[in-house]
Amino acid sequence: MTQNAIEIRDLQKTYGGGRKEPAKHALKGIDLDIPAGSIFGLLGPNGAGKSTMINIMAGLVTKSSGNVKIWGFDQDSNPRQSRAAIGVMPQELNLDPFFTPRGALEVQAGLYGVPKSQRYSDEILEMVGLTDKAEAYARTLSGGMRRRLLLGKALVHRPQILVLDEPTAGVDIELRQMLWSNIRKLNNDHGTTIILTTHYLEEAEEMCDEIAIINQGTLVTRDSTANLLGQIDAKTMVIDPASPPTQLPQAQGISVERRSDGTLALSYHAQETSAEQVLEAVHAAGILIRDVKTEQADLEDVFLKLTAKP
Ligand SMILES: Nc1ncnc2c1ncn2[C@@H]1O[C@H](COP(=O)(O)OP(=O)(O)OP(=O)(O)O)[C@@H](O)[C@H]1O
Repeated sequence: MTQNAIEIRDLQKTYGGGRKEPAKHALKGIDLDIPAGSIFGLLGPNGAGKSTMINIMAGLVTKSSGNVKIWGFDQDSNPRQSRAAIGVMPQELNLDPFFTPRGALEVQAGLYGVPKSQRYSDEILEMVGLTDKAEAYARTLSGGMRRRLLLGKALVHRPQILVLDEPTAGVDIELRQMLWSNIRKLNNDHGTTIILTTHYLEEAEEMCDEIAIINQGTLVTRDSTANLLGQIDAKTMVIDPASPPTQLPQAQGISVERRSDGTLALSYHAQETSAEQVLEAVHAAGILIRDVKTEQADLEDVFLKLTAKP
């Protein structure tokens, strides 16, 4: 097994531009390693270049320059092996309406040159919960079922790397949970490296070991989810006072907000102010504390900080 599932060096992409449209420099020299066996999140605002990047990895878009290795295979010198190592679940529900789920999986396996004896369509159907729809026409499937079939199609050649472009955009909670448990299982049981783009920061926070944030075609940061969250030292302590306070706590470095539920939210920076100092300010204001909790920064704060326009 290679150490990195993906190795990208100085990756650039410029879309041609037509007579009316100017050329678009969508990727401006990206360097990125994605460790084998990880669940890796690719985040960024709309138009950041996420789809361009994963489509290049998948061999669906041609890069302008740079170097991409998939599972140790250079895309230029080993196009066949690098393509065989990766499976993609696209964003659009582009299914042939006249194929049944089983038919679609078989055709896809054929396209990847998987011999009949090595196909495992029944197992895939079972995994994505489509066994009882195996013979139904794709046009009769619900949106959720189509999405699950797309996941199944990405798996026919048993890729070491699975790429998911916005896998849970617009799906209901039940389907989202099913997709996530499928994805976790692939990662746990088969060691499949998972790369996903998502707009749901909560989802990235929960699922991803590591995260890269790209903005305007440039890599802004790449770190473990825990380290990224640690970067933000803004903290909030929420005090539930035993009785309505007559005066508010006052101290340097602490800002206080009265919330509609009667609690007081005290915001501070952990590097400058300690929790002890915040509590002292509360006591100094004569407030008796009935309950206290702290609120941590979430990925959204990190994301906004890193992609904020200068
Ligand atoms: N085929 C294309 N021709 C011209 N420009 C394109 C093409 N595809 C993408 N772009 C442009 O390249 C930039 C990056 O687009 P891309 O789709 O990779 O972003 P994204 O981060 O995936 O965004 P989203 O979250 O909206 O899908 C955008 O400015 C987009 O308009």
